[in-house]
Amino acid sequence: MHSKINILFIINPISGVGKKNLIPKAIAAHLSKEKFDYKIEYTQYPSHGQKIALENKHLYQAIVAIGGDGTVSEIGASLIHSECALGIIPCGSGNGIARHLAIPRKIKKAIEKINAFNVTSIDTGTCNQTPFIGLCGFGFDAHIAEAFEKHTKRGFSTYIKLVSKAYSKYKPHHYQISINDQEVKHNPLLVCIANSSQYGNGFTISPISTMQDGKFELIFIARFPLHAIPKLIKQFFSKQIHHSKYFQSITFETQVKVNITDEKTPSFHIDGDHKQSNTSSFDIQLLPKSLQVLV
Ligand SMILES: Nc1ncnc2c1ncn2[C@@H]1O[C@H](COP(=O)(O)OP(=O)(O)OP(=O)(O)O)[C@@H](O)[C@H]1O
Repeated sequence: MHSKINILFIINPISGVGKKNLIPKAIAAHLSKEKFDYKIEYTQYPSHGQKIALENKHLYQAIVAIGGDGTVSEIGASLIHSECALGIIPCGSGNGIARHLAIPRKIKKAIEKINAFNVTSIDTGTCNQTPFIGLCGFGFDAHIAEAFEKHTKRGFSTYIKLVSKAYSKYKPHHYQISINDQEVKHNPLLVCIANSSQYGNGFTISPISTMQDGKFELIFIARFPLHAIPKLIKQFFSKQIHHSKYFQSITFETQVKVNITDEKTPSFHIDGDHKQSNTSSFDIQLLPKSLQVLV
């Protein structure tokens, strides 16, 4: 007789806007009892998911993040270079990583994907040793991540409000960016390092990125006039932003150095979660096929 697969579910109770109290029932109803033994834990504070995953990864064949990109990122970070696979039940505000991986947003369907237990490996990256799964970035997107963190209400509408309020006041930073010591560009509105394609809700910053190609895209979005916004929004949501004159991308397989020259302690974001840095230089590394995921 085959032994059962041990699986741990970690629920972030504050992610997104949907209620999480129905999730344990949905797991009990739809997860295959023949195939799995499972346990459910809840995060109690930011980065708790990372700690729970680190302590438990040797005991489980998969750990499922139930939340948004922040939750996926924290739990995924602990599973890099381990045998334990990362699963996702998307319950966040944007769910960029889950959407990129085509994980269904209906809880029952997402659990059925887990039942199938298809494991594949994806690339991940680090920014000054902090792992990221989908995107990391500097400039306007990090600024929005910071505003989102301080805001009391989550959800997609909050992102829209914050972006419209912040754009005209935002002053782009000066950057020195190099790939293998070759300088490439300075002072765009934002600099994004893309393993996956989107921030969430279909807002696609890097249409050509896939998480299994051993490559990252370094994306620059230039500052644009207000009249360009309707067309840009259309291009972001229709995965056509790479045709915009405000878009530039460079594909790289090795390492990128980003220096922010006008701020001593700039902020950045890791999978949409704002981080404050104690240095103005950043080293981005690619970790090919470093994370097992259930897709
Ligand atoms: N119990 C908790 N109390 C407060 N914060 C928590 C708790 N558990 C986890 N967190 C933090 O909540 C943050 C937000 O979670 P997450 O990113 O999953 O949701 P979201 O921001 O609504 O969705 P998305 O990232 O997809 O837009 C995470 O960065 C995590 O560190």
